[in-house]
Amino acid sequence: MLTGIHVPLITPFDAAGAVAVDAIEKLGRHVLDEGASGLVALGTTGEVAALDQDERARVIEACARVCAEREVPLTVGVTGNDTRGTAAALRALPSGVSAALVTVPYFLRPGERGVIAHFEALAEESPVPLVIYHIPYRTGQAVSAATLRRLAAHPNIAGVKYATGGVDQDAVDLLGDVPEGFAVLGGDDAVISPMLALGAVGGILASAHLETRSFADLVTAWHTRDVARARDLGRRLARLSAALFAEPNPTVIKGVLHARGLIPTPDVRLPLVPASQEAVTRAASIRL
Ligand SMILES: O=C(O)C1=N[C@H](C(=O)O)C[C@H](O)C1
Repeated sequence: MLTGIHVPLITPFDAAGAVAVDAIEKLGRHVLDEGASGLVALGTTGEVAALDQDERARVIEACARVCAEREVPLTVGVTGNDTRGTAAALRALPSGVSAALVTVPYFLRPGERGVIAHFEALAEESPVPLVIYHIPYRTGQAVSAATLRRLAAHPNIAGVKYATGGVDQDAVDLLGDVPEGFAVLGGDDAVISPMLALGAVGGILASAHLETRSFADLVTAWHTRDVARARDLGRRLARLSAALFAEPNPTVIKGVLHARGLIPTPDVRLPLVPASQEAVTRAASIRL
């Protein structure tokens, strides 16, 4: 089961605008050294929509090298809103991938019966377990706790990255009775602490590029019932996440990582534009 903090790596670009493969490996090793339990390649944070097929393959290869070296899981984002194309992308995943983070079909709004049919069909074909990426403010599609429980019954559906923008009634319902072996991972950085308090087993969090150790400690604190430490850390980390998400993700995170010498440029690809200096300075100044 995926547990702990998994970092959805940003994709660094060099001064010429190309994917900086060395920087991916350096950053991957850095967050794993700081306590992350695994990496996620090609998430929203990795600007997957702005990468061509060849670049996507090189990002996966770089992350796979680091994960193999450290013997930790690599999850790869697979986004699509048609079942046939998404199944083909899953079948094409290279070796070295432990799980696929698959977005609820976006824009089309197929309804919950369609969501069930989509994931059950993909689960039958996928060479790796699926983690459902539920993010309705991006996809436009609701998914209830009942639907997630039904999908959890499939042996090739391993969990959900739950990112509904808050701790809603379905989160409380799902976490009140989590199906055996089904990993509920928080996907909204600012509310990771309450999600862990309710029983989430970890998170896929862009904010954890920074203060990775503290995010990992937050998981441990909730899981070992060290409530005083968990609350305190949770409050501080929520403040950091709010600053990192003050402008579209991952622009601020890239600005701070660049300011700390961890990536060669803070550049993002259009339609994202670089974060304002003010947002970067503010986020970089937050000390836990
Ligand atoms: O790429 C991801 O995975 C994440 N993306 C979210 C987003 O950009 O909305 C944020 C989350 O921290 C992880």
